[in-house]
Amino acid sequence: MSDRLLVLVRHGQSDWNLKNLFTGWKDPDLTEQGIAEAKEAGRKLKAQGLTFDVAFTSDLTRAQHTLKLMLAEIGQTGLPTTKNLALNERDYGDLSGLNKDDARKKWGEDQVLVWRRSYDVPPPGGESLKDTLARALPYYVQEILPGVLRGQRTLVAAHGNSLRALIMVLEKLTPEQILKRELATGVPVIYRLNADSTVATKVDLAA
Ligand SMILES: O=C(O)[C@H](O)COP(=O)(O)O
Repeated sequence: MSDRLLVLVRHGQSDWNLKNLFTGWKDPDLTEQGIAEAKEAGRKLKAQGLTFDVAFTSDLTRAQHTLKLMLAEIGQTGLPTTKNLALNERDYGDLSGLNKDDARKKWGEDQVLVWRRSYDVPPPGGESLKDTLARALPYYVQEILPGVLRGQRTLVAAHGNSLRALIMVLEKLTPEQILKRELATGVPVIYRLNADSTVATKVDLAA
């Protein structure tokens, strides 16, 4: 039986995560802590005995750097890797570069939570999770999933909200459920899929 392995990892802490700034399509690199988180993610995958046939990442440095560091830990630096902006973070529009606490003071906790975690309310000038899903899901279905179903062990390094969008579909979450779903930096989530592309098993390597 083929191993329909799909591992999703949010990038390690970025410079703007540390500064508590909305990032979106801006392109800060990892902090020292983010580098350590990415290496730790690679070590955890290695400890699980996992190796990969292909990798996917976004068009943004923090995800690419995370992938590179994980692959070095696993001993697979030459792994075929595809980069595509379909996996980029949600575009935070006019919020990009603003401090998240300042935004809460200006617009209120509830409004900022709706912009950050709701399914279909976009931040000003940016993408809702629904918009992010509308570009990430076709990419997943056309470029990532067929390989997974053929038994290509697949590693994806991307972003909090592009991965939340995919997780919403994989785990069949409702808009109410996705509101509460957080994704920690540098924590691999290991899925094994059934032949019909539904999730057979999920293991979250947190802690
Ligand atoms: O783009 C960002 O600011 C972060 O990567 C994700 O931010 P969030 O947790 O506020 O959605």
